[in-house]
Amino acid sequence: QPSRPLPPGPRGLPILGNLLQVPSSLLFLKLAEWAKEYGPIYSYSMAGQPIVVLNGVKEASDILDRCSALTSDRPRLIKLNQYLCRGLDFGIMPRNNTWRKHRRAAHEGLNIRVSKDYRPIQEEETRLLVEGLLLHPELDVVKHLHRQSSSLAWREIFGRESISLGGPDPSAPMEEIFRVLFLAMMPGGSFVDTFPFLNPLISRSKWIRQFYDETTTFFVNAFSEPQTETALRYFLVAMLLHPETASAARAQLDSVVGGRPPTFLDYDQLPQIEAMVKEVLRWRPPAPLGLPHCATEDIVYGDYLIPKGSIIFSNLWSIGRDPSVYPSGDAFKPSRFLTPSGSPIPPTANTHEDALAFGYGRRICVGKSVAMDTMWITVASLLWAFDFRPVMNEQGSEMLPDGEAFWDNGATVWPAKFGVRFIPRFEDLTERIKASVLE
Ligand code: HEM
Repeated sequence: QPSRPLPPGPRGLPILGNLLQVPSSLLFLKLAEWAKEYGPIYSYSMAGQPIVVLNGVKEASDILDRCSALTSDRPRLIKLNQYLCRGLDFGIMPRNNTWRKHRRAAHEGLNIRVSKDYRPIQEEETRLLVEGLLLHPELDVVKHLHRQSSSLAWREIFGRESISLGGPDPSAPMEEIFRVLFLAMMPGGSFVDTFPFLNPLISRSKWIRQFYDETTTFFVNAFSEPQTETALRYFLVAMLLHPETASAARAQLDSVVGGRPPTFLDYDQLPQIEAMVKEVLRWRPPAPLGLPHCATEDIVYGDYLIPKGSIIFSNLWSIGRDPSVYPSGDAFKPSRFLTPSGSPIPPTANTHEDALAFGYGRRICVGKSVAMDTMWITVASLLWAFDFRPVMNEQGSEMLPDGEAFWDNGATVWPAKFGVRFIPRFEDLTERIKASVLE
């Protein structure tokens, strides 16, 4: 029914569309602002490329889950697929047979059943994190979290040795590459994707190709380590800004595990931790716009048409604030995921309302179970081991982080730099951790 229009959205200019209205950084803030104005589904255009933005739980599930056969492709992403990853990174490759093979292989190694095999590694790396924070409070907290996340990815994905704090970090060269990859995933983040007709010219430029050759390497890890580390940074920001929400979780930890560190065997008895993890990921999804999908056919949705070739964004930031599912969405409230008696509320049938930060459809995060487990053991262990206090300024007053300040990293968005003091909750914390290892 070609007469139907695209979902309405901000007015743009002829030819350029909304290109000049879209900021070059923190795109999610602009798209969230437009969501307030245009509702659960709207569209805009980047130099003729239609982009449909889904901002409601229902609209995103209808289009990306229930129509997943038509919406699980990725946009062309010329810079990433052709130059940087040479068609080898299955997270961004089109939905073709190579993607299916890679996805199947990754699923075999990361699915919900197999993910439990990584739990001993996750417990060990989290103990190392707690020890590191205790012994080296002078180091930036990001360094500690980074060591843990890189070490986990290094061991789980590549089967290598643990990375030590301050020792050689074999994952270090990936950092700059992640940034280049994540920036090029977003519309407007790559010149050749905004103006694809220039591709033949660019592909002939020796100078540009040389730069790309230097940055081509490392694939699956790009999706794993930075996302989990970012989520843990937001957890700490939430604890500094909303310390009252830690009390219920600590009370439950104290009654269930007492003086020993929590382990995965305590999972079912600690629903407060599960709720805390879900709320962190809802409140501050590490990739606030998910990753772009692409429509492989024309799709009629209600009164609108999503034309074949449209880029589709699940605006996870706004979806997690959909008032029909998450009232007072800006508030940090882990209890929203618990019944009045304190048990986890199961998501409505055929939805994954309690874990939307992992995206949708056939491209849903393949590492979701591993990531949820890493988050769970880290959040439980840090809440058990430490009280969190803001750092002090030169005048001796505490400096709270700005919860609305962000650092753009393309598809992943970090909280702006912040400091935290970890105050041990037990005088003999190191001994307790060592004793738990011996047990
Ligand atoms: C808190 C941690 C994590 C978050 C929030 C997260 C989030 C996401 C999101 C939003 C997507 C895009 C889904 C879509 O297109 O709709 C994605 C894709 C992906 N994630 Fe994760 N992720 C996390 C951890 C991990 C881990 C630990 C791994 C691997 C061990 C992983 C591997 C991948 C891969 C390979 C894809 C691409 C899948 C495809 O295109 O078929 N992620 N993730």
